[in-house]
Parts: sequence; C-alpha cells; structure tokens
Amino acid sequence: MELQVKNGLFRYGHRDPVLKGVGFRFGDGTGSGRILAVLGPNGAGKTTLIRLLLGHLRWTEGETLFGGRKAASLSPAELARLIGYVPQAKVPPFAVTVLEMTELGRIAFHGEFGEPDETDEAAALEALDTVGIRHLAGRLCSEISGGEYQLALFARALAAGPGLLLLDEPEAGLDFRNQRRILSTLKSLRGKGVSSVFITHYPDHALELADDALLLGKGKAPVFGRASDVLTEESLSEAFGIQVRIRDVQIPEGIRKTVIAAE
Ligand SMILES: Nc1ncnc2c1ncn2[C@@H]1O[C@H](COP(=O)(O)OP(=O)(O)OP(=O)(O)O)[C@@H](O)[C@H]1O
Repeated sequence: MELQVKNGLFRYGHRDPVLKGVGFRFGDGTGSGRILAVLGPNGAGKTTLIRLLLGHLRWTEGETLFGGRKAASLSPAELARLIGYVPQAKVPPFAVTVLEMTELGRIAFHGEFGEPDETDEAAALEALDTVGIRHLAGRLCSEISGGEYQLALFARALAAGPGLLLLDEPEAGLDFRNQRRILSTLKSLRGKGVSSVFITHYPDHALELADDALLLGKGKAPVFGRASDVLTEESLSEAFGIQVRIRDVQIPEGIRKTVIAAE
C-alpha cells in the first residue's frame, strides 16, 4: 500500500514545530511489501510521526494519504483494517490474557461490543504462532515479561491481517533471539505484501532490513530515500551528534553492516 505525507508540519499547541518539511512517498499500488525505518535522536518526533500517521494527532499543516486517499477522510474502522499498530510496550492495568489481548486486534471486524468468534480466535492464535508465543495464550498480560508483552502487542497488530504495520521500537527490550524473530517476521511479511514502518534506535537493523529510511534530526530537515543512501556515516554522525562508523561483518549468510559509535 502506498503511504504518502505531503508538506507535513506539526506542533504541540503553540510550541515550536516538532516536525517540519516532512514529505515522502513510501511503497506503491502494486501490492508488493516494503519496509521503512524511521530513525533520529530522542525527541526528534518519531513517535509523534507514527501518531500522526495513525490519525491520533492531526497535522498542523499538510496531510497523510493511504493509497491516494486522504487519511482524514477514513473512518477509525477503515484505518484499523488498513493499519496494524504496535505501540511501545505498556502493560495494561486490567486483567486480560494474552489471547484476549491479541483478539482485541480483531475489533474492527466484530465491533467494540461484539464478542470475538471462532474466526477471531483462529486469527489471534495464528498471530501468536507467528511471533512464537502461542504457549503464553492463557497467561495474564500482567504476569509475563516485558519482552513477551512486546511480542503479544506485535501479535495483536498481526491478528487483523493489515496491509501496513506501524511499529514503535518493536525490538526495544527484547533479547537477541527475539529481536531476530521480530526482524525476520517483518521480512517474511514483506514477502507476503505487508509493508512496515518501524521506528528504531538500531541503525544496524535499519540497514539490514529496510528498503527506505526516514532520518529525523532535531531542527534539521528530514531526509527520506533508499536506506543505504540515507543512512551513511556522515548523516548518522550529524543526526546523532556523535562520530559513527559503519563496518562490514562477515556472517554465515554473507556480509552484514554494523554501526558503531566511535567516541
Ligand atoms: N503530548 C505532548 N505535548 C507536548 N509536547 C510533546 C508531547 N509529546 C511529545 N512532545 C514533545 O515532542 C517532541 C518529540 O517527541 P516524540 O516522542 O515524538 O520523540 P521521539 O523521537 O519519539 O523520541 P524518543 O526517541 O525519545 O522516543 C519532544 O520534544 C517531546 O517532548
């Protein structure tokens, strides 16, 4: 699905703009999946951007379009069927099992007050399988680890079978193996035509996985383009204000880029 932002500017209240000059066209109408990594220092506006794309916030100027349709003209239910959202993990204060929480991802299909049916349960269990935590289906969300909960949030987004996933630091708090699980799931979803926009503080992950990258810098114009063009030693050093080096590392599958802070 094509995602486009035109002339985006956003400010909270009367403050200085958090985002300015945001414009990009990601993906196309051919149905092939793509991955966009969003990077930038703390406070650069990454989560704000995701909230704008989700329609939780409105651009002060500019607009978002999904498949050429203005996001503002889509109902919340239409948006929920198009987009899956994986927020930063915050365990809910109410007692809910992992399966029940995953079934919440199906709400656009059965309505807020409708009961999930067998189809919803099957989709939720399949999503739990995909992220490797089906064995936790009956456990309370308040009684699993933070990393396991992060995976449950991913499953909740997958349960709706969205064409586009928006993920806010999906690998944060996960161990190496589960980070790889998230990355390989995004990769295999791309192969099935599902696109992803993911915020990450790991430039290595962006270089490994992403087709495109959006680099946000505080007070600097955002840069969008092919990930290998956007994420260079120079641009990362400038955006993060620290000397960065990119090196090739030999792994059994070939060469992988690794990004090092050289200070
Ligand atoms: N609700 C709000 N009201 C006012 N200012 C806000 C609000 N939410 C965020 N901000 C400010 O907007 C700026 C961007 O915040 P945002 O959370 O989008 O950054 P981020 O790039 O996701 O940061 P991080 O990497 O730390 O998660 C920050 O300066 C933040 O203090």
